[in-house]
Amino acid sequence: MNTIKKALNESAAMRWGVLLLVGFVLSVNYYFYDAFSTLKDDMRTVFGFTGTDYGLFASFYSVPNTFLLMAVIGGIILDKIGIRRTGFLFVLFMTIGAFLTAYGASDYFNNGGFGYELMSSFLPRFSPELKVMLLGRFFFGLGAETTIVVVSKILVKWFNGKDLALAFGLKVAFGRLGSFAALRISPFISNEGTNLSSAIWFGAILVSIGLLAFLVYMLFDAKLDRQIQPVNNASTTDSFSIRDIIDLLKNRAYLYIALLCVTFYSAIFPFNHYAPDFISDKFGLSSIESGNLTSFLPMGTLIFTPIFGALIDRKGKSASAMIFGAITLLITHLLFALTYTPPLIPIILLGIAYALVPAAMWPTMVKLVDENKIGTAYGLMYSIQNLGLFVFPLLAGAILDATNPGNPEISDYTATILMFAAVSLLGLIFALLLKFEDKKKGFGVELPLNKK
Ligand SMILES: NCCCC[C@H](N)C(=O)NCC(=O)O
Repeated sequence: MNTIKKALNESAAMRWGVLLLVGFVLSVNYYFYDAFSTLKDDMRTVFGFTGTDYGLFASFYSVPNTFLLMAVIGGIILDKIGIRRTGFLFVLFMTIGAFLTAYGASDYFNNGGFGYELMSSFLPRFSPELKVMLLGRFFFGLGAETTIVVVSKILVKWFNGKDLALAFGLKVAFGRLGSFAALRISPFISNEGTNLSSAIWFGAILVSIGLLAFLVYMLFDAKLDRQIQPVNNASTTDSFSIRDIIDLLKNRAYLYIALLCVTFYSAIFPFNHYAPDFISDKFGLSSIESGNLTSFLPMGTLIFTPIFGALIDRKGKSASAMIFGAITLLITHLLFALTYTPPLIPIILLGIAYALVPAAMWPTMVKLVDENKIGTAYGLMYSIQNLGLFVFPLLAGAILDATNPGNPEISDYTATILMFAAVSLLGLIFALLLKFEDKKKGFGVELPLNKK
């Protein structure tokens, strides 16, 4: 009888089970990130938020990751102290942030509850509820980004060489499932703002269930470490040196992929914060109708990202996929800004771009960076990306206010969307540069991932 015990990550059932657990953590992360886009108008009526206030709220997610470099520090901490301790800490931050945000929007706080007086005593330009919600968004962003880095490292740990791109595709799909649920459930609970606070509390409770799911994952992670560490003495943790960051930034292929990442996602995530309101204003739909329409975007990517991921595992062509996705994104924004094409068509195009580029971009990292530096590499990339996620919602809100004086109910988004088209064009340039660099240096970005 064969007594040699297989490590947990050798079992396909265990790998997919783990993906399910950490995927749930991602779903709640994205739920809370996107839950506010369909509430923009409700926050305008209930709290009097302007476009700039809303943009500031959306941007605050990125403040810790950009200005305090928390995503890269989180990645370094991850490579140093490991998945379990880092993951627990940052999922906890995410949960605290979600609860703070919900507290700031609660009736209890706004009727003079704990902290209301303090929050009213400074910066009178910003309302007390906005200030607490900004604080919550700050902690949520601090936890959420590093949580995604942690999940990426978990997937590399369990799936490297075994359908890694498919696993990354499914990881993205879990995120999109959260966004889809947010776009559907959030406006439904809020009910035109009559239950705005409940809609936000609901998201916070989901995030806390994500913390429980991560605790369960930690049990499997500990068991796998006990099995593989005696064999794999090149342990997955390593000491950090600033040289790692310098080396990464000196690698042009890494730099182009990071610049594609910041431009590509800056033309999508900040756009998504405004998409339901934009579609509702341009095409005369209610917030529930435009939320439903926008939700086709995460729904489509939920299905297509894993399919594209599986293709990339087997056929490769990651750089070409990124170029094609960047072109599609540019066309989408031009259609949105300059035409009255039925919105479902640009949404489908956006879905193709939004599935293709992430399916190719994230797993490509294993071609450029060693596994023991992968947390730092993803973290640095997220910190760079968060600069865009900070700047562009703010810029979009400012352009919106400047082109629509008086905070009207119906806004003209043309200039705002053209700004997103310009950012997409930059993304296309970086995707092309990546392909040229790969051709020159032979990283093998175009090769299938399943061939080692
Ligand atoms: N928490 C939601 C925002 C996710 C941003 C994250 N840095 C990211 O880039 N995720 C990749 C993706 O395709 O969703």
